[in-house]
Amino acid sequence: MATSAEAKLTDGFHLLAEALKLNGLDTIFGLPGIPITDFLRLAQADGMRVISFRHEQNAGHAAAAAGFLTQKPGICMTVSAPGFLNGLTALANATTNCFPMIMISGSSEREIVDLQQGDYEEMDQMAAAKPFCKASFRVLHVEDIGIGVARAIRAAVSGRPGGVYLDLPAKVFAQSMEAEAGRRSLVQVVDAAPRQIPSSESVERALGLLKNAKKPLILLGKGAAYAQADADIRALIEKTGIPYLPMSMAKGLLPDTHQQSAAAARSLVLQQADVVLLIGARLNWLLSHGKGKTWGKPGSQRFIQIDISPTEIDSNVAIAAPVIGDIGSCVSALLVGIGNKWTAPAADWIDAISKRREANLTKMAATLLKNPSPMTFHSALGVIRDIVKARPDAIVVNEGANTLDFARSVVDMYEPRRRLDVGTWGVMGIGMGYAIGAAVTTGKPVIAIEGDSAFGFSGMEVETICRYNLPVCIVIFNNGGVYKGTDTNVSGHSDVAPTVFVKGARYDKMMEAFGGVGVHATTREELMRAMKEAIASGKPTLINAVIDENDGTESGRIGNLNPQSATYFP
Ligand SMILES: Nc1ncnc2c1ncn2[C@@H]1O[C@H](COP(=O)(O)OP(=O)(O)O)[C@@H](O)[C@H]1O
Ligand SMILES: Cc1ncc(Cc2csc(CCOP(=O)(O)OP(=O)(O)O)c2C)c(N)n1
Repeated sequence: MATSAEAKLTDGFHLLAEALKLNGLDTIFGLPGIPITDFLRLAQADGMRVISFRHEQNAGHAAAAAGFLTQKPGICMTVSAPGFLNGLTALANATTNCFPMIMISGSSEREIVDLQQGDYEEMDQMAAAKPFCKASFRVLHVEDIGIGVARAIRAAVSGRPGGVYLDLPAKVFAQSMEAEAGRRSLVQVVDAAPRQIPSSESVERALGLLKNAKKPLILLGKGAAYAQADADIRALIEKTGIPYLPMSMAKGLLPDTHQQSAAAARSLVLQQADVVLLIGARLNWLLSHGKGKTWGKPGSQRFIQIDISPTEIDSNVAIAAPVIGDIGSCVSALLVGIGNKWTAPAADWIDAISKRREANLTKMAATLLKNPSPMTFHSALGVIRDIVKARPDAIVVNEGANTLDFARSVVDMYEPRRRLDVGTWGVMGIGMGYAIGAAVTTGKPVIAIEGDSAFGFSGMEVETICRYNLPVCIVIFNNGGVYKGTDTNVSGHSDVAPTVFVKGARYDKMMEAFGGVGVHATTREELMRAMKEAIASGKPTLINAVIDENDGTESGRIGNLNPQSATYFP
């Protein structure tokens, strides 16, 4: 431990760094400023990686991505008040997506804040954070830093993972204490995310339902990806022969080309399955709340749900067989219960799915073969599909509307935890933060598939990507606007329409401005060449892929969520 030699003292700066390192947390995603700048310098000097961003939201998204990929809480650090608020969206998004991350913010002196006497960046941050995260703590005494960090870690990863806020008033950093006492105050967390074993009754109940199903379906959510129970999940699917449907961030748990994948027959299986086993997936808006025209007739389907959160059960529809526990323990218990005797689903169910899947894949293949000029979403995504097939270890980050919806079905994934996208909240702006978090955490090539509007939310981090020379290849689907580039201002005023961007924008020049590789691609061949070079070189690259401004639809596949005016018809 770094201490003040003459007086054998330590202080809050050193204890915070030691507490993080003691718990295997060696990377900080943050943005310097009062009161954390010197801490970031000290942490770096102490051997920690400090990745410094241009906006705190992106640092927070990077920390959340690191949490999802590693099961250890990603660490985000911000300055007080405005910096804290900038990070709050990422903290809330991490909590919504069940990604473990800890946001540590410097804050103003309690005495002044509590008397509202107008401190520099005055805000009661611990209170402000509470509604948006799993837990919110504040440390007021240097000797409590160890326990504060330990509590934050356990809150972030135990049970349903999520975001945690840890508030450190400026003066706590500077408080000193005797070095040996400081060392003793540190806490190494034991078994932060304990296994939660399902009851044998719940497992038997679930197996009873599954065994008697005529048209079973397994639905894999991002919780199944996060759980890192990859082999058992694959064994459960292959041993039972049950078709499976991966949600977007569960893609790759089994290769998307797997013969039991029902992704290309999604509407058929959701409507016709009679028993649905949910593994780490919520029946929220992404699954039409488990009811309505997406699903079968009311009462015709029964659900089994594996989740670590007992209160998730019955959230939208009645769950006939809840199995509460961590996915690893639950799936292994199911496998034990299945043993070696299992009757595969009826051939007519499997055949119906295969027929629908083949028909849809054939239709898609025909679309992907087209080579129009300018490129369309599909013709450009056909290139990326081939690139990822050749580099299945690459991590795909994806945001936008059409760019998101089409990429989800066109770009196959082959390995677990290789796709990071807008997730449960559909939040734009995760792109560069997730890309940086993934590149720093894994060292793998990252391909960021970005709508041009979506990229705009975090585009300044191109400089961060160049500064750390990260292997990130950004492909911007530049169709000249939000959703499309064809909107018009009907008022007759000279202002452009609300969803239209500068025509012929050259985002590639942004990357060149910071020393990276910028490419302007107007054809599939140019896009393919640029992506291959980017992956091979590992150089920060931004490809400005020109997409037909007429291609796509407003809000992609969720246009129905837009309220319709009775009097205004765009
Ligand atoms: N290790 C785990 N064990 C069990 N359940 C988990 C685990 N990690 C996350 N979960 C659960 O997984 C679910 C993830 O659901 P969701 O985010 O809706 O996935 P998707 O959007 O992919 O369907 C959450 O309800 C969460 O409680
Ligand atoms: C923080 C936040 N603010 C706004 C929005 C609303 C929105 C949803 S999708 C989208 C961008 C669509 O344009 P893009 O060009 O990226 O997509 P594409 O159709 O593929 O060309 C916006 C602005 C969301 N979801 N989050």
